[in-house]
Amino acid sequence: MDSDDDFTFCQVSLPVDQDGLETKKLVSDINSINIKEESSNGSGSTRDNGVMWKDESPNNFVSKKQEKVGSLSFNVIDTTSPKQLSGQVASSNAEASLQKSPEQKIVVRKPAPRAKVPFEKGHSQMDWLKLTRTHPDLAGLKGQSNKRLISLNEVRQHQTEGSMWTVLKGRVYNLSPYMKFHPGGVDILMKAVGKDCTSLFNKYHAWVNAEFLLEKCLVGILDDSQ
Ligand code: HEM
Repeated sequence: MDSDDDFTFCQVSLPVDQDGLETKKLVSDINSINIKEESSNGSGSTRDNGVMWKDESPNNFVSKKQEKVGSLSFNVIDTTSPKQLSGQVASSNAEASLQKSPEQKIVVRKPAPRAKVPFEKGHSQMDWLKLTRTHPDLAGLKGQSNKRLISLNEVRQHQTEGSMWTVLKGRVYNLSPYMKFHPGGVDILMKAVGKDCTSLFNKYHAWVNAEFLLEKCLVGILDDSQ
């Protein structure tokens, strides 16, 4: 087979100038490459091609190169810290950025320890939902309206078995039937009995939807006129 017909090995020739000197032209192209290097470590902010680089912290190691090949120019951004370059261990870029300035420090709060109590058999949250759907009078209203205005004084008088009232977000509930279903336990829920427990409730679990959970335990609305 004639090698001219074989496309696999076809030769791409470089443009030949008038003197036939390809190599001379290549060398002059390389010479026209222009690399401008600029390290902005601690040098304040610089404006370049409409881009603002703010390097206010002395620990900011961002280095920027502007490279130009022929008529094309582009920016090369190197965010590697000198620590990493010199082989020392820097756990991550995120950690390095945490050292930047005091305002940028991330505060990590320890979550409050959970104090859930294992529920007795038949007292899971699912069991409570079933009970709220089937029990005819969880609040113990005996036919009375649950829209009645109730004073805090009256709430204080309901602290006995079967009738343990509390105030939560302006509503009065009978907590008695819910006691054994409370995931935080009976003992802690006893602190709510006979008073307004809104702040205690929010302290432990503001996210809990009590309006829904205690819907069937509603006795009335708090009369806060006094
Ligand atoms: C009055 C109505 C209340 C209802 C309907 C209620 C409901 C709940 C629910 C659904 C949970 C589980 C939360 C979860 O898994 O994220 C829970 C947990 C808990 N509740 Fe209550 N609660 C009430 C009042 C209170 C009060 C007044 C206190 C404190 C005095 C309290 C203390 C706790 C504690 C310590 C836990 C365990 C916290 C945890 O899991 O981290 N609760 N409660």
